[in-house]
Amino acid sequence: MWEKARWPGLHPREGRGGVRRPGGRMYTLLSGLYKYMFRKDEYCVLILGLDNAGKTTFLEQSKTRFNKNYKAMSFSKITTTVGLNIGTVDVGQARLMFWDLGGQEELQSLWDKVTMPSATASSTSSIPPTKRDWRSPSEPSRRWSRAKPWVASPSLCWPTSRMLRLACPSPTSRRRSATAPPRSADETA
Ligand SMILES: Nc1nc2c(ncn2[C@@H]2O[C@H](COP(=O)(O)OP(=O)(O)OP(=O)(O)O)[C@@H](O)[C@H]2O)c(=O)[nH]1
Ligand SMILES: [Mg+2]
Repeated sequence: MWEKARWPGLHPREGRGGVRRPGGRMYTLLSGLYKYMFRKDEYCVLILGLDNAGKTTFLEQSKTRFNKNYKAMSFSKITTTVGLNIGTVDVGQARLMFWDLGGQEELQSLWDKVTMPSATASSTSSIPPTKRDWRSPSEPSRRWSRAKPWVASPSLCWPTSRMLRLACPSPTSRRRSATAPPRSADETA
């Protein structure tokens, strides 16, 4: 009896009681096609850097520039990040999910504990800590190296102008820190 009810070529176990449901197949086909046409590739981007480096400002600028309906917030209202900020930016066919971690020294211990949903890509805007702090260069760089596996490609580094200045201070624009160790003979030469 059921032989008549089922569609030709369909295995008896397929569908409920061997009866094919053409609507279900069509739905699967169409939804697959829709996803294929309109799905965006998603990337997670981790922004790491010392405090006041400009990470949150960079995130806000990106959101303002690429998200059409995003209401830009005044940059003067951006305060130091406690914990992390998450922001999504759509660029063409890609969806970037930024994770902006607070860079204060107390928060740097969280850097290596962050687990992103999928580590397809990551970005850093960190400067070499040795340039920033003469007294304790080792600890931030150790934390940084623990977070290094996130980095998929060095081409994803976006240093801001402020970071570049901190990383490469010109002798005239930045005075030498009073706490810095005395200059060696090599440096003064
Ligand atoms: N001149 C200049 N100032 C910047 C730039 N980016 C950020 N700033 C300023 O630097 C200060 C710190 O910026 P934030 O974006 O809060 O820095 P952050 O890296 O998120 O700091 P934490 O949240 O503490 O880790 C703010 O006063 C910004 O206006 C830049 O490219 N140029
Ligand atoms: Mg911040």
